[in-house]
Amino acid sequence: MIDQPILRLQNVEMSFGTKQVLNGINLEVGKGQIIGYIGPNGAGKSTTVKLMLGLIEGYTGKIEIFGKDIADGDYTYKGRIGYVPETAELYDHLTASEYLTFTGEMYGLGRKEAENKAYQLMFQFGLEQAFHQRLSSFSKGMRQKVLIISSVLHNPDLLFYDEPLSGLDANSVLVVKEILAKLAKEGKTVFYSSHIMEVVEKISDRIILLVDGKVVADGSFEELQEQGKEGTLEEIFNQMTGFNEQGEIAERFVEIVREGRVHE
Ligand SMILES: Nc1ncnc2c1ncn2[C@@H]1O[C@H](COP(=O)(O)OP(=O)(O)OP(=O)(O)O)[C@@H](O)[C@H]1O
Repeated sequence: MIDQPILRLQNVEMSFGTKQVLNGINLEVGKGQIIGYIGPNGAGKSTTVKLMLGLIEGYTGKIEIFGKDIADGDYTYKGRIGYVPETAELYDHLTASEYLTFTGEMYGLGRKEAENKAYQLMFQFGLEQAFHQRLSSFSKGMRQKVLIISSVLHNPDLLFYDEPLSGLDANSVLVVKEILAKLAKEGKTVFYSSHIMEVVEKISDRIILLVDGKVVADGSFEELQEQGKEGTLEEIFNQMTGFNEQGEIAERFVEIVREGRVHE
């Protein structure tokens, strides 16, 4: 049991139509933790995050954020959350300055304050020249940096990131990893999903592995290794999801590319 958890999920289940996607998720996350939420494609990671953010509804069980049941109808908790979705619709016709000032204002910052803070954060990412350019002209990595900035403008206590390092070059990855570690040290909680196992292994205090809508492993990388799972996190992931067919799949795939069909 964690004393005063920031996040608590109790037996959370979710279905889309007849398809059950989450099968009883139980989780407690404490202040200042960096959680790597991993799992195969379709395991239910984004669904869990969207439920916690109140973006989708229809679950059973209980979700508490900052000690309050989110089903209570009090949405003030959202003001203390920052979010970077996997695929975000940026308003392409806006400049970075307009977009970030608008986002900051939505989170309760004054116009000047939001613009100022946004400019300084853009400057730290080396993007000050692009501050007044339209987002439509931004590269993938530049867009990702704008999204990261928009998630922290209001100094939130809890951050949800879906592939936060997507599209970033190696130097920017180092910077963002360092930023996440520093934010966590200051007591912010970071809950992020990623498929890049080397990064998850290095920056998470705790790794939660979801398979078919169920938590099948939960602990630090060292704890997962102590549970008899050897090797890198990528190897542990492969073992725990029972996957060792890459050779056969690749062979069949290339055979179809070459010959148009598989010779069994
Ligand atoms: N709005 C929706 N309507 C119907 N099915 C959905 C919806 N959203 C998600 N699903 C289904 O729920 C399952 C879990 O999806 P989810 O996006 O949570 O997986 P994920 O673990 O985030 O996957 P990935 O690693 O590929 O991003 C998938 O089978 C998906 O098809």
